[in-house]
Amino acid sequence: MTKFDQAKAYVEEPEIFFDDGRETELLQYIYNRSDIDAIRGSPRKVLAAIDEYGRTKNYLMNVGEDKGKIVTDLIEEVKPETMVECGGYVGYSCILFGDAVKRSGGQRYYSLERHPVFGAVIMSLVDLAGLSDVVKVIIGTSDASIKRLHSSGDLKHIDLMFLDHYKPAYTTDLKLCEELRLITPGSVLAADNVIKPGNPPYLEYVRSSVEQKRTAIQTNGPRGVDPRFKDRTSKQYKVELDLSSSKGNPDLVYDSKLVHSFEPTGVPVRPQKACTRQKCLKTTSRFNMPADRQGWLAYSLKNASLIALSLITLPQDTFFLALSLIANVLIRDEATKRRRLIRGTSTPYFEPKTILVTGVGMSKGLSLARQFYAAGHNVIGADFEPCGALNPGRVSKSIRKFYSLTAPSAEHGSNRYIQSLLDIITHENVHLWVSCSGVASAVEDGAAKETIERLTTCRAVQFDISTTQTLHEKHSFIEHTASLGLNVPETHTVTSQDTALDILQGAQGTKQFILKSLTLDDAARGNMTLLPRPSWSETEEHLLALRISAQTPWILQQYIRGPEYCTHALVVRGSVRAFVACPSSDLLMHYEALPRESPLAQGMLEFTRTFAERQGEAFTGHLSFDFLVREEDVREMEGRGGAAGSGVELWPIECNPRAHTAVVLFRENPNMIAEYLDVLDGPKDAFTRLQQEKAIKANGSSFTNGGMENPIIWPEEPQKYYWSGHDLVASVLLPLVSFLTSFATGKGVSLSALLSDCSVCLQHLLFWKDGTFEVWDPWPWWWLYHVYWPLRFAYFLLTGRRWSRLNISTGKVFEC
Ligand SMILES: C[S@@+](CC[C@H](N)C(=O)[O-])C[C@H]1O[C@@H](n2cnc3c(N)ncnc32)[C@H](O)[C@@H]1O
Repeated sequence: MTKFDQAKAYVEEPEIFFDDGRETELLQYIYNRSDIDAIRGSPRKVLAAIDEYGRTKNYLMNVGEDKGKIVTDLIEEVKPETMVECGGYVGYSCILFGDAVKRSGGQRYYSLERHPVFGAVIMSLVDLAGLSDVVKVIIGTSDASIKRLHSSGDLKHIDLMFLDHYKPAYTTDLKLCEELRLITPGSVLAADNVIKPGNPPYLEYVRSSVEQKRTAIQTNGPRGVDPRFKDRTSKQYKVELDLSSSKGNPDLVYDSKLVHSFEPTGVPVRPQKACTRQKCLKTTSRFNMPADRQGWLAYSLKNASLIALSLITLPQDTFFLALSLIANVLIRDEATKRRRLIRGTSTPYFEPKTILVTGVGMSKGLSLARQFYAAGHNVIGADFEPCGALNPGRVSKSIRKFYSLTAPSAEHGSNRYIQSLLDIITHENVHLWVSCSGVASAVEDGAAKETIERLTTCRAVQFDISTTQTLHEKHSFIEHTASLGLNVPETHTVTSQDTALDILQGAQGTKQFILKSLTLDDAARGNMTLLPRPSWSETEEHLLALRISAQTPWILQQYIRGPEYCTHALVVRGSVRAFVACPSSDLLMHYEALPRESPLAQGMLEFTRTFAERQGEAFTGHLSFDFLVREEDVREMEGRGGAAGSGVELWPIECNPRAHTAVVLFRENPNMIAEYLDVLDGPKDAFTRLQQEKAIKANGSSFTNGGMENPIIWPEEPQKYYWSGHDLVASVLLPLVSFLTSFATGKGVSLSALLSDCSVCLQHLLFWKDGTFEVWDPWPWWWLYHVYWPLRFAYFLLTGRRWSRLNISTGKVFEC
């Protein structure tokens, strides 16, 4: 390294060294210079003027001439078409590098700057330097700006990226760019100030192997601000920024070089302030390693075989579709008869309402839409269509008009989503919004309810935002339930390994616990490791791998050994109007209602009623719980022949403040719709009122709700439900593949296991009901398997994105 020319040194870095007015003073300084006209249009002269201010007036945290040379050399070498810098400050690096990019034939230099005043200073100086044609200054946090530029299509690839902003964001922004495929093999990174204690997490990341990065993702490795920044850089900018939590692309490999240089103050080389440059060499999943190639091939095969399965089953499914359509012409089904009867009979009690059902692509939303249709109402359907996969709700006979919704996202927030709901409601004169959406809009639906009820006369079957938020989060739900005086398993939110160890040591020998991630990481969800482990060192090792921190908190919950049950309830003004309980099944793809008189079902209803009543009058929405029951309690109950005894101890572990797929069990119950309409305070449907009166007489288990005799609606003679596509894959295709490969590998299912799986599938086919199929409305079922899912698999096949599980009934894909 050559010697530093002291004549070029900036004044010394003071205690407070930015955001104290010096940035706008710099502008005054430059524009008040007598030689301002000679400076115009010359990047070199603008830089000289900035340097002169730094040498004679105030220190500026610019990259400076020496470190700047490293990057301009790199620009000459790489010749980037598009370069991005994170952290522009007053525009020094932006003018220096923007000019170099322009000279080397590049098209665009993006300078991302969080501070609006600094951003304005950069724009002014870039304009003065005559670089506005190449340089674009984007004001906002770097991650939000990157996402915006990417989604608008302005930024498609980054050839060279200069990181010189909020230190914790170096890694998170890099991961974001990897995930958005802006950084690919060939991209080059230059990062300022990275050696210990500069930016160890960044260095660790770019130097990690593919395996290390994959393991970190699997074990839900650190996201957000690395704890090592806690007391330093995160406070430097006087704000703690929310950072992107992208997983990155673990398959990318970097070649990393350290380059030492000088600060603009001339301070001799401080190793901790060195720059690094990284070249993204390759992506292992596509081009290099055979093992990864196999992985990629396996994923492609998985998607391709599911598309093939859809094609193979197309003729027979189309045959069933055609049969159903012919049957509809020849025989009038119950639902259509009921609708005609209701709409054709002039009665003072019946007035068709316009009902908006969101989530109609899911079996639960579709099932409710069909019930409202059969009860004579006009149904508007709406749902998301991820990656353009056309929604099965579009083709349901029950839906008068379908709307595609904009999903809430970190990028756009929830405003567009809420606005689209409002637009539908006002345009269609909707009376009642039945929110049936999934977890992707759980909390946003609470916000939408408040806005809709404030601005329109439409009422919503949806809890408000704070209730939704409290019930949606596992830890706040448990705290809230305990505060209502109801039974809960011991639960702690833990933000460090030590806290978790203390709790485990305190409970030693009396209880076991499991850890649940508080972030929605699908990879970590299924981990049911019981804690403490047989030895403390194993326990410590397990906790260490999870990297528990304030940014990645976990909940430590008492483990209850025994079967799990789920419930679905409709609650109107704090009173339970419809209720069903069923055993939980794997991936919740099989539903069978518990008999209403069973002590378990009655216990869960009692719990739900007490919970709902204690929320008060404003509590209207769908409410579902997951309960655990101890094995010994179930055995004791069975010993009593299922008869009600002293009550069953129920352990609620989760609450979903939204409709549950178990709502399909009400498919044969027209009574339930009247309970929904009660939300409107209007006259009830005469037909269903009559049904209800009959039910009051017939039903021994009516409850008093709010002083009124009101029966709770249970599924009438409920069928058992399954999803044919799921069974075909899970009970036939996968066991068959496993059986066939067992000849080659020696591992896999036996012939008897294969036959037993197939016979279960056959039983379902013959005696159970498909969750989507309805003879009078067969299109959504056909569409689900032959349009919606093939489109989704094609998307995964073409983009190379990976998924680990999917839920046929909700259309949800768990990406990994
Ligand atoms: C060291 S200065 C950049 C100096 C500049 N690269 C130069 O050499 O002329 C860091 C800048 O990053 C900005 N910054 C901090 N966090 C940011 C973020 N998350 N997104 C964008 N800019 C950020 C700060 O406001 C500050 O202006």
